[in-house]
This record gives sequence, structure tokens and C-alpha cells, in this order.
Amino acid sequence: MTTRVRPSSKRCAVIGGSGFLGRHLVEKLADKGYTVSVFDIRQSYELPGVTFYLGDLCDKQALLPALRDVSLVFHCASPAPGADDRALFERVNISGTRTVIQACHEAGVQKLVLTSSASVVFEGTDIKNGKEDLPYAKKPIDFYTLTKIQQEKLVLEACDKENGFLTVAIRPHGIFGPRDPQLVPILVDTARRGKMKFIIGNGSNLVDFTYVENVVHGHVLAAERLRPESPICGQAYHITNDEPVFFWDFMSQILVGLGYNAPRYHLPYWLVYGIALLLWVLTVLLRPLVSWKPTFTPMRVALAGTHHYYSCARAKQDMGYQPVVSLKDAIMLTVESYPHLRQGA
Ligand SMILES: NC(=O)C1=CN([C@@H]2O[C@H](COP(=O)(O)OP(=O)(O)OC[C@H]3O[C@@H](n4cnc5c(N)ncnc54)[C@H](OP(=O)(O)O)[C@@H]3O)[C@@H](O)[C@H]2O)C=CC1
Ligand SMILES: CC(C)=CCC[C@@H](C)[C@H]1CC[C@H]2C3=C(CC[C@]12C)[C@@]1(C)CCC(=O)C[C@@H]1CC3
Repeated sequence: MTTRVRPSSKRCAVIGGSGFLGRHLVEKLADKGYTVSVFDIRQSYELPGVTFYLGDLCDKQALLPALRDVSLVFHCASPAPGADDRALFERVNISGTRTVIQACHEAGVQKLVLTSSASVVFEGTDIKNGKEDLPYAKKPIDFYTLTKIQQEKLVLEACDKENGFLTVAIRPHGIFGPRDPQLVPILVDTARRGKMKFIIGNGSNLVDFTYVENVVHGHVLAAERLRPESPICGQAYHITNDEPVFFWDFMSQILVGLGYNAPRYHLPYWLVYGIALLLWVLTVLLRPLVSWKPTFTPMRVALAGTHHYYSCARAKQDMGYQPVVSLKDAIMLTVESYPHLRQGA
């Protein structure tokens, strides 16, 4: 006779746990006394109480050992938005997420928390205080967004109270903080190349940037509140700093904090967007001959020149969410964490 070990509620797995958000999440979970299995295609650190399983999440046989005796899974793996590779996004975010769900069923996992994105409703035009009932983008602005939409739908539709499999999706926006490989490094690289002189549009567009610890807090709350009687089952939740900020003020604060000049001159939004679109078409047409990634993609220009901030009222009401680090402190902590990116370093 085989006896099945009942998964402990203090054992969890983090798929994508070597990444920026994933590692912060793993550190918090370990601090809270969880035993954590990390599944990722790479291992970027070591931590007591954390076991690493390396592999591609599209490979169920590789994934299953990481989910053994685990009751709770966080799925925060995705190719980076800058990958611009439709086949890769579809393989990892869509078929890979199907594989994750199947593996959860086979391993007897009871709860799945997905890291989705607030961008699933963003089409490149203004969103002001967007709520979760906004429809998914009909014309997603890139393949990353397109596949994040499909991924979120798959996870929420898999929620099945009768069979004891509960799911929830967290939609963060503009995550930043120590060790982020995207936001600050891209910004500094652009400044070092002398391209951070211009403000796209009139500079009055409000945007959410979310400190990584607040995103982690949202994930942990969701996991701990995910019970059959809870309203959060099968739902998506915006998690932000709840302090929308002018996009260009935020960028300027980071730049000035690191010793660079803030951008000063204005360029018309539609001119820059048109150029970005043209460059993107050219890179697609010339791809077999030239491999070049423009800094100014249509998605980036849209993010830099439109309003996109979201309401966290639903997360506050259903999970008691409140940001734990203010934007002011978050910017200070972030700037301090990048001494090597300072001007002159
Ligand atoms: N950063 C942000 O501003 C936002 C992020 N999100 C979402 O949050 C999640 C985490 O993002 P972030 O931490 O920034 O991203 P990272 O790229 O830092 O982390 C993702 C991790 O997943 C790994 N990974 C990628 N593909 C696979 C695969 N096939 N199998 C196993 N592991 C894989 C990555 O490895 P490798 O690095 O080698 O590719 C990386 O370690 C993502 O789902 C993202 O869509 C949502 C909103 C905003
Ligand atoms: C709020 C949100 C979803 C932020 C996501 C982070 C990145 C998309 C941004 C981080 C650095 C930004 C940046 C630009 C666009 C958006 C980012 C990549 C520019 C390319 C916009 C045009 C410029 O003038 C240069 C900017 C460099 C930094």
C-alpha cells in the first residue's frame, strides 16, 4: 500500500524563483518559516532552507520533483518583455503555464498564485485608476502582453473549488527595487549614451511604479487568504504602491539620485511613437540580416508617454492589502542599492 504524504502548508514552490521578483519572494517566504523549492532555468543564489530544481517549466517531468509534497505554488517565471520573440512567449507563457497547471494537479498542489501583469488591460492609451473589471486588451501592444493575457485566463479558469484547486492572479505594475535587471539599468544605460535629455509628451502622465517588497507582500497575502470560502478564488488583483507618480518625475528622481541630469527638453508624443513604430517595422523586416534591438520600442514609448495607473481597492477590500514601503522610501532604497551604476562609478 502506498501512503501519500499530505503536503505541508508551510512548504511551497516558486517557479521563476531565481528572477528579480522571484528571489525577493523566496527571501520573504524563507523569513516567514516556509520551506521553499525554487524551480528555474538558472540558479542565481543560495539560501538556507531553499532547494533549487533546474529546468524548463515547459517540461513537466523536470517540474514535478520541485512540486513534490508542496501545497502552494507561486508562478512568476516569464521571458523578459524585451525578448520580442513571439514563439518563446507562446511556448513559455501559454503552453508552459498549461504544463504548470497539469503538474500541480498531478502533484496534489492545492493553491496556485500567478504573477500576471496590470499590462493585460493596456493597449497603449490612457488608463486612469483602472479597476480589475476593465476588459483584457483587444489589441495587446506586444507579444509579451498578448501571452500574459492568455496565461492569466488559463490560471483563473483552472480554479476549481470542488476539486480543491484554488487559483488567484496578482497584477503588479512597474516593479522596481534592488537587483532589478530592467528599470534602473535600462535608464542608466540610456543616460550614459546621452539619450536621456528628452521628455516624451508634456510630462504630466501619471503612472504606477511598485516597490518589489509591496509586490511580494501582495503575493503572500493572496496565498494566505486563498481558501475555498474566500472571494479571491479565481480573481485577479492589482498590486501597486497606490501612489501614482508623474512618469518623468519618477525617472528624474532615480537619475538625479544616481548623479545624472534629469531630462529637460520635450518631444511630441506622436512623433516619437511614429519613429519607434517605424524602427520596429524595420527591425522585423531586416531581422535575418541585422540583429539590433532599439531602445525606443512602441511599447516603451507608450509606457513613457501615457497615463497608466490602477486602483488597488479590490486588493485592499478582499485581502487587506496596504503597501508596506512608501514610494519615497522605495526610491531611496533603490538608488542606494545601485552604487555601481552611479555617474562616474
Ligand atoms: N518586472 C516588472 O516590472 C513586472 C513583471 N511582471 C511579471 O512578474 C514576473 C517576474 O518578473 P521579473 O522578476 O521581472 O522577471 P525575471 O526575468 O527577473 O524573472 C523570471 C525568471 O523566470 C525564469 N524563466 C524564464 N523562462 C523560464 C522557463 N521556461 N522555465 C523556467 N524558468 C524560466 C527566468 O530565467 P532567465 O532570466 O534566464 O530568463 C528568470 O529567472 C513575470 O511573470 C513578469 O511577467 C509583471 C508586471 C511588471
Ligand atoms: C510603469 C512601467 C510598466 C514601467 C516598466 C519599466 C520599463 C518599461 C521602463 C523602465 C525604463 C524605462 C525607459 C523608457 C521606457 C520605459 C522603460 C523601459 C525609455 C526608453 C522611454 C524613452 C526615453 O526617452 C528613454 C527611456 C529610458 C527608460
